Amino acid sequence: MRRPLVAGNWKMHGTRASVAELIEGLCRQELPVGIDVAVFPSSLHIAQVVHGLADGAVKVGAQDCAAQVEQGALTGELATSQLVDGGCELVLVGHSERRLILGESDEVVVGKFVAVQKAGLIPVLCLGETREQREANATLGVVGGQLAAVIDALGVESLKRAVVAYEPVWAIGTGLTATPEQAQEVHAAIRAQVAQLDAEVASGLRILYGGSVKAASAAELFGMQDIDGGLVGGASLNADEFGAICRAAGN
Ligand SMILES: O=C(CO)COP(=O)(O)O
Repeated sequence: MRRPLVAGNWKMHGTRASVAELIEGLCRQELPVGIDVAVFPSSLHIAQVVHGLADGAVKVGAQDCAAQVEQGALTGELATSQLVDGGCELVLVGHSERRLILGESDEVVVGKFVAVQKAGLIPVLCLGETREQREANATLGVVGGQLAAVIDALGVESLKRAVVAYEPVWAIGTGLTATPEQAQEVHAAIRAQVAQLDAEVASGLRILYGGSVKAASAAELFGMQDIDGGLVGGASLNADEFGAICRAAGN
């Protein structure tokens, strides 16, 4: 049985004041037992969130990192050992906003994935196709290729201590959620790709869905066989809405 994970990606949002409010709101939520909950604040707010959520019910992660464990001369970046020191437990790797807007290649994503695991953190590997790719029926090829980049470089065992997030680019921030069936099809294909190499790794792998998840759509998505939780953007900036999404994963 896979333990669901609901994660909130706060992206480039927040001020000290709004983050303080969000922390307070999260502390008020009744979170279900039996699921993991995590939030990914901007780097600037990680310390504030780690401090504010010190009871440990909600894990804290980073949205990005350098492809390097050790500290060093790399202006503007964060070494994964610094993220450990700062109280992070997970790191997003290969989010589509970084792949598409900032030009991160599969090679860079693999380098970051390695640095995250070497530091003892858990990578959340994000995969997803654009609208054009979906319309060209290329979804499974694109997502499978992004996953294969990691498996080919690091072996399927590297997915033992990792989470995968399927986030169709056309569903991110658009209000256009994939239907549960559309998402399930891709999640099942991801799991099948892993299962071809190692059935045990595949059955234990948590695959999250991301893309306009709201409290109203969460239960149906999380009810699908291969959807093990969500990676939530906009709706995670509202503590009550995010709490409701977490509760949908606990049912
Ligand atoms: O990109 C996402 C999470 O990483 C999804 O964002 P939205 O939930 O705002 O669509």
